Amino acid sequence: MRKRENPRMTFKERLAALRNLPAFFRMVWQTSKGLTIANIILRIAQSAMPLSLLYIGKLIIDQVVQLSKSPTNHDTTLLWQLVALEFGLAIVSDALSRAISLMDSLLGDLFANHTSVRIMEHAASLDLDQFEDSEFYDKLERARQQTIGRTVLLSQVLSQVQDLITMGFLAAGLIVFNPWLILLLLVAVIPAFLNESRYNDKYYRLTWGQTSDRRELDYIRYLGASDETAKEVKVFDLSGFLISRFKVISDKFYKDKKDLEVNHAAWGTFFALLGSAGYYAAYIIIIVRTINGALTLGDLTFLAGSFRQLRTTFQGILIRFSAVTQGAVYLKDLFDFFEINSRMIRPAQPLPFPRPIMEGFTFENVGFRYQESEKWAIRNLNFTLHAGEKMALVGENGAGKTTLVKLLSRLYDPVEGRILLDGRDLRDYDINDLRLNVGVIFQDFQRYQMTVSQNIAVGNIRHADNQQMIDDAAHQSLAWPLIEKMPNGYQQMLGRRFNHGIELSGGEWQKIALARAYMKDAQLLILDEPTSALDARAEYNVFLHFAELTRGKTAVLISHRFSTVRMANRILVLDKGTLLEIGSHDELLEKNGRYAELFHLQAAGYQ
Ligand SMILES: Nc1ncnc2c1ncn2[C@@H]1O[C@H](COP(=O)(O)OP(=O)(O)OP(=O)(O)O)[C@@H](O)[C@H]1O
Repeated sequence: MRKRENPRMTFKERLAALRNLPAFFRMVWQTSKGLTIANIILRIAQSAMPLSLLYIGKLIIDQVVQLSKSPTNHDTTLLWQLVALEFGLAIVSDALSRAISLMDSLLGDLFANHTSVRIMEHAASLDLDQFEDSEFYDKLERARQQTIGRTVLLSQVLSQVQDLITMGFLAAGLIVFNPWLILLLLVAVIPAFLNESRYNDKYYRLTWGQTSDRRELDYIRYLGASDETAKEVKVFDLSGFLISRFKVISDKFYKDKKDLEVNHAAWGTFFALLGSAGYYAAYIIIIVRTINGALTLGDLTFLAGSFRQLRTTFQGILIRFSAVTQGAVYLKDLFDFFEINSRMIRPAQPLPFPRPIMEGFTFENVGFRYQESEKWAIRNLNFTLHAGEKMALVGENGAGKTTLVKLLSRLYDPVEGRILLDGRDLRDYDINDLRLNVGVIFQDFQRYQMTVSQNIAVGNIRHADNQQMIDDAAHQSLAWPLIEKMPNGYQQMLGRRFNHGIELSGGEWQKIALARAYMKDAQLLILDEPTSALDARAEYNVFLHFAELTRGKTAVLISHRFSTVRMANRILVLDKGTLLEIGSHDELLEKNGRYAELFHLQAAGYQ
């Protein structure tokens, strides 16, 4: 595994992270234009409320003082009008707050869904080997994890804009009366802001450094409580082992976070005290000036109220600033993930897949090494898989058989040499067309917790609604007799995860998976250990039907069972990634090499 450094975020880098916000808002805008506009309008309206309420409050108090001072003037009309106005504004302000929360929540949910879909779409466009890289997984994980964080960021940024406008209004009011108070405010609030900034940095570094462990924690949680793993966890009595591993990691998380939280709380309290001291200093100045007659009682309440509100708003803005830059930094993880692109060569003018294949596939000195692996999985491979030929791949565990078929189906591209299809490099062909023409069933095929029908349709999901195709595929493979007996036939839910699902045996699953191979009219059929879980009779049936089912098609079979291997016209024997022997069953027996040795070894086991 590659070493990764925890990133340290300087203040400048935090500011730089704000550059991610425009792209973020483009994504928000794409999510829902209507909700975004409504949200902004409501927030602008709301930002004028605090100053308006405070000012009307001041006018009311001044009126009350005036009325109480002059016993002759009993005209209270203006006073009640002001009270009614304040009441009206208070109601509007409440309604606006609620509407804003509603907009935030709706927009946030839509945005989270929209982003999740984009992450899934992007992940689907990437290469298989990228999924096998742990660093890639960390990026994917960070991009995924932050879905909720981004929803929060959205309302934070919008609140920030709203508060900035509110602050502008309040500051304008305060400046008219006493500009020095503004200076006092800055002195009182800025240290708290710098403190928050420092701690946000620490939180980010902590979370960043924990990504890999967090994935392990999720994995252990899955192992410990999943229907797929429950059987082994029980028979091997793994729960204690898993729980103790879980505890080690989660306790470490807790401890690291606790230390940070405690420090954060202590410093936070200190700086909040500083803020309060600033407020009371301003309050005293206002009181003294009111006693001296420079300000009215209404001015006193207005100024004290404005100052208090300004301080809260300003503090909120500064603290949120850290959170917003924090969120913007996490956004970078998302955009970083979107920037990872498939490395597979896709020609500008791809060739259509030949129909029919005329010559076949030629391996020219093909070599392949997995990422971060020193060892060649395949090396110096030269052979031709002729059009219409049925070829079996034989070799000991790890000889490179599965790797070879992954190259053939372009899940990977060769690191050395090239694979030609009808004389042209496989990379020149349209990859989607290639996928349609190559049907592969891997030995570790997925057992989808879906209906029988969907489990077969995954072989060609574009035709998921084509019951005729699904039915034909089931009849061609060995799946039909099995489906016939199921209580809900094709609509039978498989697996135990969902309601009324039934579990199948390993061989029964394999029969369903085999049906996938017949879902598309593939010209090249690749079956990796197609009969490994089948009983002798079922295997014999596959054997009987194989020639018929693959008529006109090219086929590659991987098997350790010689009864299955014999279905092929030619057999390619691999040894440590290189070609050892190639020929028909009889030729290879006659040659008396590795194939003959393995064949006799297996045959002896039956005697
Ligand atoms: N995703 C991977 N990343 C790194 N190395 C891999 C990966 N898959 C396979 N290998 C390595 O490549 C070599 C060939 O593996 P491959 O799966 O092609 O063998 P195989 O002949 O299909 O084996 P088996 O009969 O056990 O299925 C092995 O040494 C294996 O360790």
